[in-house]
Amino acid sequence: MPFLQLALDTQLETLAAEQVVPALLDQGFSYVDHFLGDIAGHMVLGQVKRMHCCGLLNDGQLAGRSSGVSRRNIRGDKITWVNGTERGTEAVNFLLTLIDKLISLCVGQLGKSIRARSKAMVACYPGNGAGYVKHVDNPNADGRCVTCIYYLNKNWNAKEHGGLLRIFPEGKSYVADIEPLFDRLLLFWSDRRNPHEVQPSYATRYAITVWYFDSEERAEAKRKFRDLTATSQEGSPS
Ligand SMILES: Cc1cc(NC(=O)CCC(=O)O)nc(C)c1Br
Ligand SMILES: [Fe+3]
Repeated sequence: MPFLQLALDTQLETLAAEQVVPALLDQGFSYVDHFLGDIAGHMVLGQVKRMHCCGLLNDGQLAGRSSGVSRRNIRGDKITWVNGTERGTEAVNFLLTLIDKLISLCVGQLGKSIRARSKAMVACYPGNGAGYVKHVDNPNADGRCVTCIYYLNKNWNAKEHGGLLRIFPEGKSYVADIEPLFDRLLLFWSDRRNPHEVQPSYATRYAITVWYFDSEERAEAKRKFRDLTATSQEGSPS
């Protein structure tokens, strides 16, 4: 195996074993700074900025009716979904392969079987005071096990720009305020252990999110969904 590849794998192994796994097991979340390094980090930022100014980022969907309430107060991000094979997303693909490797190095020690993930969601908060209200990513066992967010914001200053991700770890007496700093990777359990919110952002705030599925929970969720749609079809007049 080429030397650089070996060095990279060893570094990720150490990161998984010494930092990410212990923090996930102990606090339920973990963040890694300088995940890609400056050069690769800037390449990802450049590709995300290009998506933004080419108008590829659209208003985040709102679950249920957003009758009357200004969407900015609930969810003000603009998003697009990429799988990393699209033209102009090569650097995003590199990021995803590294996160995939990191997760695969963690699963053994986490006692989880994670074999799949979502596409990558590229999000931008435009800096108009928009945020994201407090919520749980996976409140009803839809299969999502770990949320991974890669932040891309140079010289972010929360006092001036807001935009903190505030996690309210279940059953803990403290909250965790995470600054969305450039080249920072945040991982946390997607379920009710980690309600979180994005505080109002007053500067453009970019992030890339992927969700990793727990195989058993995902299979169970799909089975339930199949039954649900089957019964609903039975109900409707043939
Ligand atoms: C689409 C979607 C996005 C998010 N994003 C955040 O929580 C913001 C995290 C951050 O940018 O720091 N969460 C859910 C449950 C859904 Br669904
Ligand atoms: Fe979320």
